[in-house]
Amino acid sequence: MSDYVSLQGLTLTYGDTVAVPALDLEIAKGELICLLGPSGCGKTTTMRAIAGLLNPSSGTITIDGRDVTRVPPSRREVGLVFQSYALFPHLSVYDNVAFGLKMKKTPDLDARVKEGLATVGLSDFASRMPAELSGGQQQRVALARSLVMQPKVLLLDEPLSNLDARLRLEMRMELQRVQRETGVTMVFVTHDQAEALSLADRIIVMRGGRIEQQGSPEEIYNRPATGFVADFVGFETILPQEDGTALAWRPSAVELGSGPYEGRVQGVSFAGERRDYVLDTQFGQIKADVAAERPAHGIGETVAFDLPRERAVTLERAK
Ligand SMILES: Nc1ncnc2c1ncn2[C@@H]1O[C@H](COP(=O)(O)OP(=O)(O)OP(=O)(O)O)[C@@H](O)[C@H]1O
Repeated sequence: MSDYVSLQGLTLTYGDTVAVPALDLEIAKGELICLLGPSGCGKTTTMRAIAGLLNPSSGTITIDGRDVTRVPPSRREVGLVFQSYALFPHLSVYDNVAFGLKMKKTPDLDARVKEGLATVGLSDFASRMPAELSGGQQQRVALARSLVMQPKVLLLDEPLSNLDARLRLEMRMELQRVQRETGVTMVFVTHDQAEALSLADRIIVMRGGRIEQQGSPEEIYNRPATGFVADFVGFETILPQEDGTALAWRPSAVELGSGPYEGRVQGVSFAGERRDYVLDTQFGQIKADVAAERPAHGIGETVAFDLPRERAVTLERAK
């Protein structure tokens, strides 16, 4: 089913400000989609509307065939995990996970809590208090707390952004595993392209409340349609063409040391296997990175370079 969650003509406003104009989005059952985009593009606003925390000024939201547009949050069967874990500090891990089930007077509470803790790898931590857990563990508790409610959709709003880089990587894999095992439909919000590329089945790139492009991580990474998306996934050199299209190169696609053009080295930094250069050129600033074993060029040096046509991606437009 391709329309397990369906947003149709969803318009979301704050007073006179239209944050999201007439958004259409279909999400399949069991799909993990990432809403990706810079600050202010409407990601959180869209999530809040799916959760029922914000009433749309027009449009509809259906979940599993049911129109939930006017259904209150507690009856939408939607789970939410935010970047701040918002655990109850005075309740143990077990009781935090059990909380929602208790409110609903779920009969098989104990089994569900234990299963939820096992899913996130915290079976041995049931009696701990939140303050006795690391950030990553607290975020797992928050995840378990949502999962045990068996939501139809799990919304995750930048859930990893408070974690350090290593934990973030670990939690990404953890989230993928949880999704595989539970089959829960997930909508993940992030402004981090690497996070979206590694996690998503489908990435929705948002810009000014609209969908700029959507596709698999490979499509978004390799075939960005516009300069906006290209810039987001690491194409640093974007040159508009006369026909309105544009060509885009990643720093690794720029040929340094030979070619028809010349640039002055403005900056160079060693990045392990590669060396990153910033060149001042007739096209403006150009970033290039080359294998570190190649001869290094110093600041102020004039270096020949090429922008190979075969290594460029063609964009519909430069911006
Ligand atoms: N409570 C509010 N009142 C008025 N305008 C708001 C409010 N919340 C958000 N906005 C505006 O709505 C637009 C979308 O904001 P939103 O928070 O959805 O963006 P976002 O993509 O989630 O950004 P971030 O990554 O910073 O959270 C922005 O222009 C923002 O200024």
